Amino acid sequence: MSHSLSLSAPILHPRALLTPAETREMDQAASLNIEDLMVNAGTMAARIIRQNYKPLKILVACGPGNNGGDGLVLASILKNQGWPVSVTLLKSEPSSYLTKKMLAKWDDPIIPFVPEEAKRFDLVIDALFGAGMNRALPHIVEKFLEAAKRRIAIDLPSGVEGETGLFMGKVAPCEMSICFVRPRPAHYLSPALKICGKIKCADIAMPTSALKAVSPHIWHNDPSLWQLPTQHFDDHKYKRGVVSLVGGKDMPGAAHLSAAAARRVGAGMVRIVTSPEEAPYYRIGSAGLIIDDDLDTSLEDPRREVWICGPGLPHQKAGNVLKKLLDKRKSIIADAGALSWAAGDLSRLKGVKVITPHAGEFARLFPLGDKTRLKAAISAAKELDSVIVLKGEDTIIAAPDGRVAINSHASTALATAGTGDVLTGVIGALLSGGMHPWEASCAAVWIHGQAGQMAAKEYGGWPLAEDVVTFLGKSRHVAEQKMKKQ
Ligand SMILES: NC(=O)C1=CN([C@@H]2O[C@H](COP(=O)(O)OP(=O)(O)OC[C@H]3O[C@@H](n4cnc5c(N)ncnc54)[C@H](OP(=O)(O)O)[C@@H]3O)[C@@H](O)[C@H]2O)[C@@H](O)CC1
Ligand SMILES: Nc1ncnc2c1ncn2[C@@H]1O[C@H](COP(=O)(O)OP(=O)(O)O)[C@@H](O)[C@H]1O
Ligand SMILES: [K+]
Repeated sequence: MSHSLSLSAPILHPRALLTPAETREMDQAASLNIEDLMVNAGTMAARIIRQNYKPLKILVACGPGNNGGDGLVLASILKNQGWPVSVTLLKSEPSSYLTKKMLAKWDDPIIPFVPEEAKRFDLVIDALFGAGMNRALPHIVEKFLEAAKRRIAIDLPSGVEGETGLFMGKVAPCEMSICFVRPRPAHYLSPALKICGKIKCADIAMPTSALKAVSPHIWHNDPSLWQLPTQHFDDHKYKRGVVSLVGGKDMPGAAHLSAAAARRVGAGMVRIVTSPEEAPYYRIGSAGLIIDDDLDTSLEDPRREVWICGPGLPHQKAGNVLKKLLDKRKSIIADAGALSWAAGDLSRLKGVKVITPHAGEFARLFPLGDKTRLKAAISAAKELDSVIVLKGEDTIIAAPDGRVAINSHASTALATAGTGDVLTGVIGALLSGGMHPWEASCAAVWIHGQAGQMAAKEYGGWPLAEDVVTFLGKSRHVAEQKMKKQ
């Protein structure tokens, strides 16, 4: 069964992500149980380590707050299981009373907190800072963690800011991050995404009343967030959805890639509108693609509701087309040329359903200022009243109502020209199938990422944008299978 995001308690969705502020709120609501929760966190972390490692010489590095307390609990458990475990403390006197209490139960000698000691162990558990990290990482912590041969993080690698994924100092990569209740946005956002290693999230029996005290608005993108339209026996091409694109003179490839992607992922009909001069060239292409040569006539057809504007269009032409599409109140996905046309004058995009900027296009539309990418995407979606698909290795999909999905289901193989046009086509097809713009965008980004992974596997890691297109049908099928399992 799929979990609807309209639940009165979005935290109950398994893909919800918790910011440090939300974690604090939740912990306050669970304050009567907080000691049990720390014991559960340490116990679950010890269990995950035992499941994934054979006994090895471990040094648990504990900080002054509750992150350190989790570390002390797990150190005691592993020691009682016969593992060779030692503890080191950043501060001999922890500031958290619970951590003090856990420290009182540790009766082995404490190892000095120096890089030379970190080097002596097979593995260092970083229980120094987690959600309470609020300023730059002390230099001694940077040196200490850097000296370790291998690292596992409790909650987050120390120095990672939990909401934004930014580094507050020099952060050492971990091979695993063990977090509790729900992961944090940082686990899936660049640059932290690269250094968190495998993410293992443990249930620590947080009381339901405390869970319901928070209302997260950020999710990790996966098929539990959306529902794809299914095939019906009485389907016909118009019912499945029609996608229209406007193709220009100089870069017909971009429109062709978007069109092919929309067809491959299941649109009922895809049509490229161009001029009478260019139409013959466009017609030398796929047999199932329809080429029109007059925009005004095409706009009159009420069955042609979804339009892609921008791929392969120079910005002035994209602007002229966009004005007409807006005038006719079409459902518009604006990309490439249309975004360049609106740079510096956002009002030109008012009324579009979805925009799909890469980092450069986004910065020209919404100067970042002191905002992070996550916060900038959220406020941009509100300001424009459109879904923003901020593309990259950690694509952020923000809705005007404040919902955000972070996608990490992708492949570096997508870093090649034309894959953005492919994504736009996929969004168009899903929108024309009747999906809500935010859900269509989330699903499209996931399916595109899946196709990137499949194409990379098929082509030794180096597929073309065209190769990604060929895997879209199979990728949609993978998403459908995953949806069924929920
Ligand atoms: N619901 C859950 O998920 C549960 C989570 N749990 C665990 O709790 C952890 C959060 O614990 P936490 O709030 O005590 O914060 P934590 O990260 O230990 O650090 C706070 C201390 O560090 C200090 N400090 C901060 N930054 C610093 C810096 N750069 N350099 C130097 N000092 C710095 C700060 O100092 P202050 O600002 O007070 O001066 C304060 O003393 C969470 O990550 C998880 O592991 C479980 O136990 C139970 C349920
Ligand atoms: N390193 C990467 N990891 C994952 N996805 C990536 C990476 N680099 C690019 N992509 C994806 O590839 C696509 C590139 O889009 P874009 O830059 O607009 O390309 P183009 O305009 O050439 O079609 C986006 O969907 C982006 O998220
Ligand atoms: K940590």
